[in-house]
Amino acid sequence: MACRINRIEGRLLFAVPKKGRLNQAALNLLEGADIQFRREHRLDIALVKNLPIALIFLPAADIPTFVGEGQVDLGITGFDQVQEHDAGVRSLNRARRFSGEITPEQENAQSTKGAGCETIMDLGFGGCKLQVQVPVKGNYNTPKDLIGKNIGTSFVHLARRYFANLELEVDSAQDQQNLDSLKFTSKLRTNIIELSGSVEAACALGVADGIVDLVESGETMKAAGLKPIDTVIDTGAILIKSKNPSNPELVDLISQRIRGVITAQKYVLCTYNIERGRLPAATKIAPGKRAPTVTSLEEEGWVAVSVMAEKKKIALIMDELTKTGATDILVLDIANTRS
Ligand SMILES: Nc1ncnc2c1ncn2[C@@H]1O[C@H](COP(=O)(O)OP(=O)(O)OP(=O)(O)O)[C@@H](O)[C@H]1O
Ligand SMILES: O=P(O)(O)OC[C@H]1O[C@H](OP(=O)(O)OP(=O)(O)O)[C@H](O)[C@@H]1O
Repeated sequence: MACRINRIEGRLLFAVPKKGRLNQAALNLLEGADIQFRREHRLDIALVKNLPIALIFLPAADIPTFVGEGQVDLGITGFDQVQEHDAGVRSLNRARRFSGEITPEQENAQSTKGAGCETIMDLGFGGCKLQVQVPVKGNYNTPKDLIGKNIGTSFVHLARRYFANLELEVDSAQDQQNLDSLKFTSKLRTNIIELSGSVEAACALGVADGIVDLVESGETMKAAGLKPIDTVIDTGAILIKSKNPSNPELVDLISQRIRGVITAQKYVLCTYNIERGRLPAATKIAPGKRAPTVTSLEEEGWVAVSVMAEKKKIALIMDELTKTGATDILVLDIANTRS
């Protein structure tokens, strides 16, 4: 890259989705991790005030490229984007090998270098599925019905790999060489059409017979008169790092902070009072992350308990604790945690 921005003032470079579905949740995570910055209007680089980090605001789809090639140290993006990028790198290198441009060894080395992101953790947001969709009112009911047809998608490499496997299954060819050549050359019978957004419109407009696109609530799919017939991958937002980050200690520190924020979002602190004899039953209901904290009350035979519990299960836990004789049950949000 002409501009080696990853050396700017010796800062760790951290890529954040600049727009779209992952943007706000990623910013909330940075705030929770006390990563303080001010982004100038229309500027895609922001220096962090309290840590030697520079944030780079990029489209989610480009983040695996920057991190994979080691230009950026850390990134937040979708698992789908990392998979699409990796499939693209492998496809390019496989095609170069088929054309005799590079040797199998060079292909291996190039693919490892380009697809070089490591996943640090799931971030607990941006959950959705990459699905094969077809018109509700139409003749296609299974993915195999789409072989040889036009498929609209922003995920061309994953779609190509998916239909290559399908074609091979249908042709019942067992030959691995044939599979490789299908996946990475133009021998695919199914026509993959690259679209950069509003993919759901492609069928209605006659551009595609089916699409491969993301589905969360299903509202967009339903509104476009489409139905899912298969899932290519399940995805969610992830934190990724390059293979050789410029400052591994800082990567660890940021990872710990982010993990703490995610845990805090996922758990609540539940406290209650209970007779000591009933404690084993109550502990079974809410065992805590490691173990409950139990302290004696001034009242003979009673104890106070505090325990971390999963937020999504808390109503049920409170019902069950009440049944075992727990009283004065309180549930408190956790601002932050560190293991
Ligand atoms: N409906 C959704 N629900 C949850 N996560 C989603 C959804 N759509 C996309 N994502 C996640 O967000 C990532 C970025 O998708 P998005 O469509 O927001 O990107 P964008 O093209 O950068 O933004 P925009 O669509 O605003 O141009 C996807 O790769 C996926 O991981
Ligand atoms: O199942 P739903 O909850 O309806 O979400 C699915 C939609 O969300 C994403 O698009 P987005 O709205 O981000 O815009 P885009 O089509 O421009 O990518 C995705 O590409 C779908 O179109």
